[in-house]
Amino acid sequence: MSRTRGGGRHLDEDDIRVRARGGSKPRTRNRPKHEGAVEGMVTAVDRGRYRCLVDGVPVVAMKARELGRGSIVVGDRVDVVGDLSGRADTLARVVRVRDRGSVLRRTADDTDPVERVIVANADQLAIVCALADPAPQPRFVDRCLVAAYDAGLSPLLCLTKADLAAPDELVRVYEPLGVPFEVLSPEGGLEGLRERLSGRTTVLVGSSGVGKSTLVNRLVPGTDRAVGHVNAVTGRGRHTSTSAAALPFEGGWLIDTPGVRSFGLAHISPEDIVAGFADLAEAAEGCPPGCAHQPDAVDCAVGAALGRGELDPARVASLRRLLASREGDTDEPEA
Ligand SMILES: Nc1nc2c(ncn2[C@@H]2O[C@H](COP(=O)(O)OP(=O)(O)OP(=O)(O)O)[C@@H](O)[C@H]2O)c(=O)[nH]1
Ligand SMILES: [Zn+2]
Repeated sequence: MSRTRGGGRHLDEDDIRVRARGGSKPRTRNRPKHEGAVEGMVTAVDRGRYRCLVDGVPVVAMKARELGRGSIVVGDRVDVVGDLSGRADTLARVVRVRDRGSVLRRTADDTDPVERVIVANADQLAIVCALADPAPQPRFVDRCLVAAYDAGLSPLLCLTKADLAAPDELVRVYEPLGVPFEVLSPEGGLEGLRERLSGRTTVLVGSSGVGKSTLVNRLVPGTDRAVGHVNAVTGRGRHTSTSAAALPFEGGWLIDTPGVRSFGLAHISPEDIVAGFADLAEAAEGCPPGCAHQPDAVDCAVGAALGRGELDPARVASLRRLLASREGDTDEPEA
């Protein structure tokens, strides 16, 4: 199997390529030496240019040829050489990508048929969900939760627009999963949320219109995500960025993912999801191979144990919901 639970990371071709070239062994005798390389963090990627924060200085870099086709994504820790002054019209070089602690992938879609890593090294996934306007999309939240558990990120529910609707219903749905949540409104404070975000690397996701930009702008005033700081890399004027961008936030990072509406779940097996339910995993061992654990599954030991009153119905319902959320490939509802 190509993944490890607990370790919270996957290996795919991409990773292996990056790792193989990022190791300490020189690939060829001609490999340049990089004693002077300084570690930085990739904060934005745009058309082959990598914006990195190196010792507090924003530096624009290109990828050294020796790194080949391996990807560099927001959140990557990289070694950078060259002009690190951060002055306009300077271009540094990324010569090494450090091993990733976690990877979050985006699902392949019409515009890009390849499932790709979008963010590296995050440790929290903040799922922004409006309580109204647009109506909550539990299916989207469920898919985000599966992606978070799989990538080894802790989930956080940010329930926005509490001025328009009460959170009780959604809170009840996610309570059995023990997902922490913050209820947010324009008038309400952000202290609780700040506390959960500080010192961590948090990826923010949400479907269109849920108030994600509003939230980021409140947390980091002066950030105009509609303009997008990726533009600072190219200087090519306004365009709507669809890639992730990291903002320093209280000893950690906030990583916004405009345009990212779905995650790659195809590689996640039912066993992977069941493994996250310690209280149900034992019962599931009695199931036939490949059991979907849904109410109509034949000889499902989870269903049988539930029928005998041995399992918490809310937990079984949550497991079934998450398992079902893997089906289909679009996350964002049309409405
Ligand atoms: N009533 C209410 N409206 C809000 C709240 N937060 C944001 N809005 C409004 O909801 C709309 C969408 O907010 P955005 O912050 O642009 O939403 P977004 O999630 O960034 O949407 P995209 O840019 O499409 O990704 C705007 O008109 C906001 O003013 C809130 O807490 N309450
Ligand atoms: Zn079963």
